[in-house]
Amino acid sequence: MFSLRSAVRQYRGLWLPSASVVRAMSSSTGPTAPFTTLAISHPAKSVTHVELHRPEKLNAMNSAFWSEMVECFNDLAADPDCRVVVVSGAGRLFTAGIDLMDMASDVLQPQGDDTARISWSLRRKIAKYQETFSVIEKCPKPVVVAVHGACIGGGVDLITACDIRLCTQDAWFQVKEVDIGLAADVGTLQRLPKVIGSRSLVNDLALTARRMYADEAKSSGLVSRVFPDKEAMITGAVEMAGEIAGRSPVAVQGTKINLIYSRDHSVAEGLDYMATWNMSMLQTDDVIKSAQASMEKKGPKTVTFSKL
Ligand SMILES: CC/C=C\C=C\CC(=O)SCCNC(=O)CCNC(=O)[C@H](O)C(C)(C)COP(=O)(O)OP(=O)(O)OC[C@H]1O[C@@H](n2cnc3c(N)ncnc32)[C@H](O)[C@@H]1OP(=O)(O)O
Repeated sequence: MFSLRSAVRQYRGLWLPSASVVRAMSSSTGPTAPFTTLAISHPAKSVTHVELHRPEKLNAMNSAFWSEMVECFNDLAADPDCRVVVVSGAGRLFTAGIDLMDMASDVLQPQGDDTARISWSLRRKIAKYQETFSVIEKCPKPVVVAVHGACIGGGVDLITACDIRLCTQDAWFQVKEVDIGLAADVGTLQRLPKVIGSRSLVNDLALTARRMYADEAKSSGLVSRVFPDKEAMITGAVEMAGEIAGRSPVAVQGTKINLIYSRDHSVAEGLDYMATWNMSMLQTDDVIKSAQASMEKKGPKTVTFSKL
């Protein structure tokens, strides 16, 4: 059983797993080198599956994870063979959030000669952790996240940076940060209000740290589909990703980028950005090819689009 008291004792400097211990925890069918916390696979054409892979620690987010996500998503952003990403968790639940053993010393024992220097150092660290999930949003490829079991703390920060959220009937979500004495600082408080329409519900979840179960997650709009079990969900996620990956990457990536831009700007600013975007993107061959297929009553998936 996880004990917060023992975690606090350990992360006050008594125990920190070395890189070799972290590596030893990875099975051969586990993480994909050079990663130690992520398993990468390609379940369908142009679809990349990124699996959080520390099942023995319930995919708790250790220091390696925070860097590896950045490396992984920056690679995927630039990879023309990847058009859509599916994210899920290995083992019995999606993630237990920040690794309280591995990470807390970084935050609770900050280095620096005085308050100003400690504060600057902490600020840099928080900005670094924020980037771990902002890379998902900055990646122009749509990211579908599939949650089973539990999605706690940092898990909610992660999923709110994704484009499409799916879950299983047994899933629950918890903005857990107030329970461990901090205001969530890597995305939940900024993105969750943009995902869920009800400000009252966001406040309720973030201030009470209560669990929200799948049915409420669906009715509130946090997830768009609920599946009976993990297998059905992963199949559904990969099918959905395949549908998106079969369409023009110019259209798909332009849609993601403009939806995010519009979320953060006025309608007038969004329209202006869109006009500037499409003054070049409308010149793509993909429009001609897709329109022709449509006229011939063929689906967009019958068209071959050049790599982007
Ligand atoms: C700059 C800051 C950036 C981000 C901040 C994010 C904030 C957060 O993420 S807040 C949320 C932190 N997470 C938690 O508080 C959850 C803690 N875990 C639990 O409450 C329970 O483990 C559980 C998820 C409810 C599951 O319980 P159970 O089914 O009984 O499993 P356990 O035996 O407790 O756990 C199995 C195994 O995993 C280890 N573990 C679980 N959670 C964490 C964790 N968050 N950090 C580190 N390790 C964790 C647990 O110790 C067990 O390991 P053993 O080696 O088997 O003992």
